[in-house]
Amino acid sequence: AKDRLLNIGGIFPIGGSDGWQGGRACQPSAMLAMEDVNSRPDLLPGYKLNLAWNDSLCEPGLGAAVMYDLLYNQPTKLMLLGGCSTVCTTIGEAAKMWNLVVLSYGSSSPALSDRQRFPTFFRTHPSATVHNPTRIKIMQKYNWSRVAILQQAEEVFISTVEDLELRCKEANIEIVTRQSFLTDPTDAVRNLKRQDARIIVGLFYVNAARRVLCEIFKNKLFGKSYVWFFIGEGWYEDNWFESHLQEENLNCTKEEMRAAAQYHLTTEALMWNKDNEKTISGMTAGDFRRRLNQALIDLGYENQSTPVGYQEAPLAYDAVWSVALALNKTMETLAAVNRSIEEFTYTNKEIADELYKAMNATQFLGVSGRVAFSNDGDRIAWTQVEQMIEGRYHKLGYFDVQTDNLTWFNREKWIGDKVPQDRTIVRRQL
Ligand SMILES: CC1(C)CO[C@@H](CC(=O)O)CN1
Repeated sequence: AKDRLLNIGGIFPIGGSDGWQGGRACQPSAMLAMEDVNSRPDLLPGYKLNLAWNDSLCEPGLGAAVMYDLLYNQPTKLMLLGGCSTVCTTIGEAAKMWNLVVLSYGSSSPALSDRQRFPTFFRTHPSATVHNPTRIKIMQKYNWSRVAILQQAEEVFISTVEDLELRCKEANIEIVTRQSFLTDPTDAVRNLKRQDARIIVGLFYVNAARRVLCEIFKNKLFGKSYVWFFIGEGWYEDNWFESHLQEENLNCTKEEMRAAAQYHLTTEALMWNKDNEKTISGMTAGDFRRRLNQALIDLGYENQSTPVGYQEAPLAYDAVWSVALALNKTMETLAAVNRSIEEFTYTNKEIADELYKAMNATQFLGVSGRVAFSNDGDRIAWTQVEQMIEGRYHKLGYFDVQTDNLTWFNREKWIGDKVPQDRTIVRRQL
């Protein structure tokens, strides 16, 4: 019987409106995984996994308070689940004082890939830098070796661009200009035109993206001589480019926005595995989607509206499985030397090291795809490339950075069927 408890703590961003309230779908998703791992006789024999959690509102201060509350109250927690980047930056740094592994299902900030600051941090949510090898791969596919960057001045995009610049240098791709803006992209976009930028990587949140798109239209920085890389749908909602135009005082019409958006490319991390492949829980991603939808309806979400965090729900489900598998592995390792996981305390470095090693070695097929961590604790994930064609995104292909393999469907469209060039071609008169 599973009559003894193994306790973990959880911090979910649910309330409030700042940042990402992804706990709304991720907390119910984590509970589905708790149910599933606890119904497996072969996992954590004799023990039941128990999750004590609270709401961080995606605020680092409150997230820290929730963490202290979890750690200063019995029972001892073996690991912590975290959400937003801002909260994980705080708890990820503090966790080492308690020798605790922190596993995040919802943080994209590249800053978290720093083992000096976050020695025990892991995440099933890929870093925003996961897009960069894909962007380079596409540039090489079309022989673009002269590109530009336009970014919003936010920490997540600043550190993503630093990684992109490194990779461009390694790939001999010249960055002709890097423009950034706080909220108004007018000058930055005008500078791109002045520098004759043709292939531009754009990094900004969705409301800034609408302002950029309108400036692109006004500066005629679209059409047969330009290609824009935007961030994919995990960050932007459907038809993001045609909505909120009035309320955000955009002086471009829907038609103008759609014209400027025509044929832009997007990259995004895959968070849902292929629908029909059986995963470690026995479910396919399709089965998981149906169970999650039902769980959300039981919680009062009417069935067409999906709460924030729905896209990332597989990451939370797989995070709980990662914890269960790591604890299971640690119990086996400790049993071999006549130790027990129940001896774990916040000052017991020896058992903490076993927990870290077990998490570091975790590998399985989850509903979010293959789960494995890099030495920095980063999620290794596939990415997908899409193109906006007549107002709808079309899948162009997938990229697996581990095997450097680009699966391409040859569906891309260009004006006049001619791939835009990265510079003006001067034809010498012979
Ligand atoms: C793809 C996105 C929306 C990026 O931000 C993550 C939240 C965060 O990094 O704080 C959640 N997933």
